[in-house]
Amino acid sequence: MTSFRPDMSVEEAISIFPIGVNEVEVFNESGEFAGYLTLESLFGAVQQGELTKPIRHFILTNAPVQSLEQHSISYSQFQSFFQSKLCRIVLNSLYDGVYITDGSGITLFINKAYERITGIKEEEVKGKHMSHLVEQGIISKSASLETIRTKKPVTLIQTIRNERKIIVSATPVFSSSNEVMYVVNSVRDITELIRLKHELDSQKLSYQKISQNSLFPEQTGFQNLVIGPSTFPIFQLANKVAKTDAKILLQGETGVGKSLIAKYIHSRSSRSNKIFMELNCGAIPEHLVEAELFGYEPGSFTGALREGKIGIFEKANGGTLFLDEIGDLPLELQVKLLKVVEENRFMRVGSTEMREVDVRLITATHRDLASLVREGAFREDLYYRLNIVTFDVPPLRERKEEIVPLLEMYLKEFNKKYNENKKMTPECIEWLTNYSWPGNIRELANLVERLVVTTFHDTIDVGDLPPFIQQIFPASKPKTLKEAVAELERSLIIDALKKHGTTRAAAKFLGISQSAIVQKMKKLHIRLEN
Ligand SMILES: Nc1ncnc2c1ncn2[C@@H]1O[C@H](COP(=O)(O)OP(=O)(O)OP(=O)(O)O)[C@@H](O)[C@H]1O
Repeated sequence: MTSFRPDMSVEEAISIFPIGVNEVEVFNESGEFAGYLTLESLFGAVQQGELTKPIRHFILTNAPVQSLEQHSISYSQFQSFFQSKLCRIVLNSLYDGVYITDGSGITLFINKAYERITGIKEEEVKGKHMSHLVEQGIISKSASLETIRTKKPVTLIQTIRNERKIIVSATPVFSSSNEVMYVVNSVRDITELIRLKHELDSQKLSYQKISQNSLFPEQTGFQNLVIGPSTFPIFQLANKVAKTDAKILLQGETGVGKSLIAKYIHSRSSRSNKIFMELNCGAIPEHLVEAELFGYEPGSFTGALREGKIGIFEKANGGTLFLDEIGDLPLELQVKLLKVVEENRFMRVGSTEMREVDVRLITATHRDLASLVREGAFREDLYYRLNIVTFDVPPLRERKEEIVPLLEMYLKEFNKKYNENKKMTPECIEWLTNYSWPGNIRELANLVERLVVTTFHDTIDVGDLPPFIQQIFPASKPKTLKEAVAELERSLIIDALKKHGTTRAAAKFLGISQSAIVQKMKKLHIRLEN
């Protein structure tokens, strides 16, 4: 018989868990008894996405108790209950699959969730004996037959048509004469969670490989970067052109990392010990852009400082100047910029004296400069001068492989900042991977910070995501009755605590005792200090 060791992974344990038993004994290396591993706790581990964690985290030291209820409800009473409309409505509203057989193993009913999870239709199995379904290869083994044989509840892992893996828990319903009248199987899907976990693991792996690359040695100060397969070539080229003074144009949506790439180029250039200056041409009023860029002489226009002002070109002398939103630069200033680009010379506003500067220019835009040129809104000569090297930085929705590492990186950062220990469920991560992130990495960082600060429990789940994300994935996860009730309880308790301040006052408002509210808060992970 296979032995279970505490350091074995959850996934390994699932694959060798014997049929027909609810729990196994776990022994450590020296042969000492370490505890019991139940299918229920294994399933809990799978739900938390902990497939690679050692089973020692999930073993119980005391033997699990199984209680079997016996009752005096007759066969015909059950028969009419199972055939009733009410029974169908209730069972079809559950998120978990339900499969009911009679005491001989003949299929009586399957609910909609079972059809969804397994792809098996009711007409395929209704009236058929479980052994027939096993013979036909529809299911790998039958929990119902095991239960009928042993007269005990059975939990096992079943394969459907050699593909999907599900966990089936079969519970016998006894007659007053202790015969098995029915078997009620509850069914949960694990293939999806296993697939998700593997996907996350492989994404993490490729990210680690890339981030350990020599392009990012510790001393660059860029160790908190996520570089996926589609941005790796960008950083590789940035690293190469950093050594030259070639003009660089960065194109991409807001929040994709243009400013960060500009800083990276500066940090890898011979100017790295000189200044890096940044100006967003779209963020300052048009009539002030010239003065900001080139400075002005004393009293050169109304509202100007008496002593005059140094422009950003002069401030950046010797270093790198990053001009963001260059597409917003007024046409008349484009001529002046062209002069600096071509001759490294310019005049302050109100001056006739030419000043020389030595600046490495990097520009960026979220607009399509080529089409601005065609429309006559951007000078063609300047356009060709600025984009000796062009980087098209893709939006986050086109670099999906970076989303998981970014989520992890920001979770770590904000957990540290706010002294928290939050993690995300695999399902939550999957939703966020499929979200389109119009605000790109800036939006992602902002959302993670908000979730870390505002959630009350350590595990962030899809229910914690903002409504605009939840609306995109409306039907992806119907709730079980238990989950819906817990969610409602949670929000009622939080509202009452917010309104009334203390557990005593909130309990009074909700019409329950103080100890009941404290117990519920514990169960629902609600903390008063939050
Ligand atoms: N590869 C990356 N890894 C980790 N964080 C990143 C990465 N790229 C960008 N960020 C972070 O995302 C945020 C937005 O980046 P950045 O300001 O460079 O974008 P941008 O394209 O210049 O935006 P905008 O056009 O609005 O100025 C910053 O907090 C930055 O640190």
